[in-house]
Amino acid sequence: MTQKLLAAYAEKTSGTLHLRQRSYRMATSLMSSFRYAWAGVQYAFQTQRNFRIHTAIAVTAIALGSLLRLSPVELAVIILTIAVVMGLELINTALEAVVDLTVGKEYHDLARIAKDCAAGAVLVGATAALAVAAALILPPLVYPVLRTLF
Ligand SMILES: Nc1ncnc2c1ncn2[C@@H]1O[C@H](COP(=O)(O)OP(=O)(O)OP(=O)(O)O)[C@@H](O)[C@H]1O
Repeated sequence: MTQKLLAAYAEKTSGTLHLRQRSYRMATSLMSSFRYAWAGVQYAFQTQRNFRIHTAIAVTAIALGSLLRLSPVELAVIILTIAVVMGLELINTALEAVVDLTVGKEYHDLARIAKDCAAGAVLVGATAALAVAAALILPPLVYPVLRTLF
């Protein structure tokens, strides 16, 4: 089916072969797509310390949010923020792999820029996530303590 679609696409684009024809393997079903995607998440969890830290913070934030009875919208914002940060970390991991695949152990300014920018994207996302946590989780966590003290 996929091959037929690619052939149709190649025909439409005046015979130019779709670049994915060069892929070693392609997901042939929705289930296999999910399997490969899950393998990527597992790889990131097993190999990336930052991804494990994000996972631990995510579990803590969701648990705290539920315990503090945050509104559904507030919980949704927290979950969305977590998804953005973890998604960026996965993209960062993918980009590192592609850069390493391309330049190997060689030093290259463009490799440095690509890796630094990808890491920067995670940093921006994680900083925003901290701000979201501070705005939504800190007040209901701290106010009761302050009320008992003063
Ligand atoms: N081939 C390379 N050429 C030039 N600089 C490189 C190269 N590989 C890595 N670097 C530099 O070393 C830094 C660390 O590389 P690494 O592969 O650990 O990426 P990272 O994004 O910092 O990793 P992580 O996100 O897992 O902490 C990069 O941000 C980049 O500045």
